[in-house]
Amino acid sequence: MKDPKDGFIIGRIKSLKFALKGMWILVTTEDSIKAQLFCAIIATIMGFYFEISTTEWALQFIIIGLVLVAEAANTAIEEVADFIHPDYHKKIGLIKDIAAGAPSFAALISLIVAGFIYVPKIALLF
Ligand SMILES: Nc1ncnc2c1ncn2[C@@H]1O[C@H](COP(=O)(O)OP(=O)(O)OP(=O)(O)O)[C@@H](O)[C@H]1O
Repeated sequence: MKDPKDGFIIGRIKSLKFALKGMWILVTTEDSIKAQLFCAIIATIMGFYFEISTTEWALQFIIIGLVLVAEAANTAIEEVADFIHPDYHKKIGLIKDIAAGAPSFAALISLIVAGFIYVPKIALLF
C-alpha cells in the first residue's frame, strides 16, 4: 500500500511497481491470459510471415491489447466476486457471466479484425 506521505514521484513509482506486479501475476497464474498471449505470439509470427503493413501492425497490437485488458478486468472482477462471496449465489453467477462478456466481445472483435487483415492474404496463397 502507498504511504500518503509519499511525494508525487515516489507515489507514481510505487504505483508502477504494483501495476507490474499485477501484470506478472496475470501472466504467470492466469490460464486465460496465457492462452491470449499464445494467440498474440501466433498473430505476431503471422504478421512477419505475411509482411503486414504498419497500419495492420498497429491494428493488430490494439486488438491484442484490447483482449488482454478485457481478460485482466474479468479476472479482477472474478477475484472480487470470489472474495466477497465464496459460496454459490445467483447474483455472483450473473456478475461473473457479465464480466466474462467483456473478453468475449474483445475476442469477437479481434477475430473480425484479424479476418480483415489475413483472409485476403491467405486467399492469395491458393
Ligand atoms: N459463486 C458462484 N455463484 C454462482 N455461479 C457461479 C459462482 N462462481 C462461478 N459461477 C458460474 O460459473 C461460471 C464460471 O465461473 P469461474 O469463476 O469458474 O470463471 P471462469 O470463466 O471459468 O474463469 P477463468 O476466466 O479463470 O477461465 C460463471 O460465469 C458463473 O456462471
